[in-house]
Amino acid sequence: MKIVVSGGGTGGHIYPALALVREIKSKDKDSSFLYIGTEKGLEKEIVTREKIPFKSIHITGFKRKLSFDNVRTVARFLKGVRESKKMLKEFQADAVIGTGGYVCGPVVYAAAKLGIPCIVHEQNSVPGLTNKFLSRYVDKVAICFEEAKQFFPENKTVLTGNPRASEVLNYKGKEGLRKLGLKQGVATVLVFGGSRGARPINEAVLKVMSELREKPYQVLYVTGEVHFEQVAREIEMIGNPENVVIKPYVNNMPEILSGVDLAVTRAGATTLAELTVLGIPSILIPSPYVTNNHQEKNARSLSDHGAAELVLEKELTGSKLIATIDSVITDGKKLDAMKTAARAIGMPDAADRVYQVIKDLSKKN
Ligand SMILES: CC(=O)N[C@H]1[C@@H](OP(=O)(O)OP(=O)(O)OC[C@H]2O[C@@H](n3ccc(=O)[nH]c3=O)[C@H](O)[C@@H]2O)O[C@H](CO)[C@@H](O)[C@@H]1O
Repeated sequence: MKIVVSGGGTGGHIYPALALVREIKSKDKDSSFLYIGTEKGLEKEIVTREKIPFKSIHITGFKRKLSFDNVRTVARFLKGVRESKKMLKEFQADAVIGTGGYVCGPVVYAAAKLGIPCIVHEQNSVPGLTNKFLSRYVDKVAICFEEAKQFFPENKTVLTGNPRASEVLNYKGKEGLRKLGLKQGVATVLVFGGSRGARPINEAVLKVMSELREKPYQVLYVTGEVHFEQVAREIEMIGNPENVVIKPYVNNMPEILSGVDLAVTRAGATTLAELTVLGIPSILIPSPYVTNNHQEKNARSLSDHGAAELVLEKELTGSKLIATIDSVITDGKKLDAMKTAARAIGMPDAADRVYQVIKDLSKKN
């Protein structure tokens, strides 16, 4: 099968696409791939590192308010559709998969217009504009939360889960943590603000950095690439506690997650798929700056079942953060109950489920 994958902007749309590529490769040795993204998103670097052929189009998102920029965006969309059609024809794509972000708009739309079987994968409980628009044209919509069903045509929607969940299950043990300089046999808290980092989380962590020194656990603190320099400057003044390892970004997150006891993070849907399938308890601080506040809805689907503690950004302070971490990590019973609750939500066979949807579609054509 010749498959075109498109999705981008942030890690939450890219990693599910890559996990799916790996799943298809493992089941269909003759499969080949083309990834269509943008030059600006995180996808160019991440996808090229994986040695998957990458081509780009230029596209921006629609503004929700009336704006002249939207006229430009329509023009870019139409140009993107023309470019995508050319790429899809040249590559002779058998199927096209969009995993979210502006870029998959023109690519998946072009596929539908050319009559190439196509699907979109929606990671969130509340979909973004692009996937809602595309759902009218695609053959199938793969979703990860039951709650997302109501936003899409009923006859096209299939609950599959997030392929990245299946992928992280391939990793075991604490070797990833050891490679980053963390100790064996000590409880580990991973703190990160999604794929791009989050300033409010960084500010809260910096406020309690000195207090962390006294704690019986160690912390892997991932700042986000763009925030790293600023954090490093502040750490120079505060001092870096021995039990805190600070990194701008980690490229081997699955290897890291397998050794983590508690995660403190935003509530991006791909992160949540990883945490639940691995049974990792979490403290979730949803980003309030996303479409329809979807991260809070994502987060509540875990906290309502006892798999996570929810801290709203407006309530976030250094002392609230450290008190919440302590209340979970030092209470073995609570930790175990959260693990079990998280695992019950996880969808380990998601990658295979999405693969089956694609296979069935390409058989019909
Ligand atoms: C601001 C914004 O619009 N965020 C959206 C974006 O978030 P974002 O890109 O942050 O998405 P997620 O939190 O869902 O996923 C982040 C991914 O990056 C990985 N990772 C993260 C940090 C790191 O150092 N290394 C690393 O590999 C994580 O393991 C995970 O696989 O896409 C998600 C999935 O559609 C949405 O739910 C989020 O609302």
